[in-house]
Amino acid sequence: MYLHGTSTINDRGHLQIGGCDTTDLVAQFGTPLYVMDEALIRQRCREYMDAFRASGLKFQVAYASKAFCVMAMCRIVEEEGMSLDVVSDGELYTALQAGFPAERIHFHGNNKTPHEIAMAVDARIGCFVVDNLVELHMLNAVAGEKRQKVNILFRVTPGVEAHTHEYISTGQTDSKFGLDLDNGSAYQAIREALELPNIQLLGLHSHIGSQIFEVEGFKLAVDKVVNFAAKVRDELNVVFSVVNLGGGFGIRYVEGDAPLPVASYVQAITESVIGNFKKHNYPTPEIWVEPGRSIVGDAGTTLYTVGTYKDIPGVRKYVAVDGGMTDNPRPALYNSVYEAMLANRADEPEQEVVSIAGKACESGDMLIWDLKLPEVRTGDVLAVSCTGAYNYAMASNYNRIRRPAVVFVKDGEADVVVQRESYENIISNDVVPNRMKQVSRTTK
Ligand SMILES: Cc1ncc(COP(=O)(O)O)c(C=O)c1O
Ligand SMILES: N[C@@H](CCCC[NH3+])C(=O)O
Repeated sequence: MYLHGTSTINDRGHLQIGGCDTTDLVAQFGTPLYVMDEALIRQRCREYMDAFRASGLKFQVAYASKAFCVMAMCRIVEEEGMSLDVVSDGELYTALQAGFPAERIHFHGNNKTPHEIAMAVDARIGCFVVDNLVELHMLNAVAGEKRQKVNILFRVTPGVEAHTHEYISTGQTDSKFGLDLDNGSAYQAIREALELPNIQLLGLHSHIGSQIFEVEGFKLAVDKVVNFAAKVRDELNVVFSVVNLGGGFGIRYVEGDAPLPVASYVQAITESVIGNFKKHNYPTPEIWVEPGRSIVGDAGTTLYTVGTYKDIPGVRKYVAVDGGMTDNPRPALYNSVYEAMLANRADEPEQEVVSIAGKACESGDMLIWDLKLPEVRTGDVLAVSCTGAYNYAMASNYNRIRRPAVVFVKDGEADVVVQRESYENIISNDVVPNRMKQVSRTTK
């Protein structure tokens, strides 16, 4: 397993992250456990901020909180001077409860409800990324009732298909997200926005997909967005002050994944923006981006305890762990691949090939196929790397499995940032109707 960030093998032969021996973390917090390397999260934040500062442009780096949204993470994002992208009332609520400055919050989503819009207008967030005309008019009405003028970007689909999994590529024309640049819908939306008294149109937003390794897609998107901006200026006399190029920068999950350094993505984007706007004699607008995965993805490691195993001679050996698709649905959803190691015997040679099964009642609940490990025994600790993004965030209670705790580790200290769910949490929203026999609830 590739060792990301502060991960090392210590002299006890154990995987250590953020100065904490993972076997001690297991003894203290139990498994499954998400372990987040705080120093690596902060390093990634700084890589983005430093690269943009070096460009000399005005910018905002908005962490896409959908990747991993908890209050402690919002604190880090604020401390690092970044903005925050939310896509639901739940994410907005989390950010506001964490004391995140509302003016640095951007609200996304293709179907913001009237309640979500009202909540965000009341909070006076910095910007709405408007997805469609229905939303535009709803937002104008709500802002009017509340006597406010709200900043918006229009989400446009530039017709660029990023090289990524079909389910996570979003910039193409046939997408549930955004207004098409080519078929006139984005243009029409701008004309309508200009007539609306409570809407301040700042610019355009484009997001072409996720887990992208090259810069060509971004450059193509910039090219299309800038051409469109120039047409809008020439025909409607509107000059945009912001262009948001979304997120999607890839990370290394397994050998063969070849992400560019953060600075290279940023440099490619900023150079392309500067060059393209210059071509049109257009004042360079502020550049915003929204990285999620590349801020937190490789900072996360999930620790599991090995339970049962079985060898099907001539077929494969299944090794089952105490989590699975409920804490990491990505293999089942996207066929995503992961690396792993035995955290308690990290210095031992690999001796067998096994497949890691989750514990959910679902044949598709397989975390890793054909993984080389030392001979695995019940009670071993399996560490799966790169689980910081879209794991806790997409976790479920399928089979009423309790969601794991999350700890941040740094300089030998471990702090719980999300507690392990309790049995009481599991039934906390259940209601037994009066016409049924009432039972007294026990806790724990
Ligand atoms: C609009 C938008 N912005 C940002 C992101 C974050 O993407 P990533 O985590 O790949 O950086 C996404 C998710 O793909 C998104 O849909
Ligand atoms: N949830 C996806 C990517 C997010 C797409 C968001 N637009 C993943 O786990 O890779």
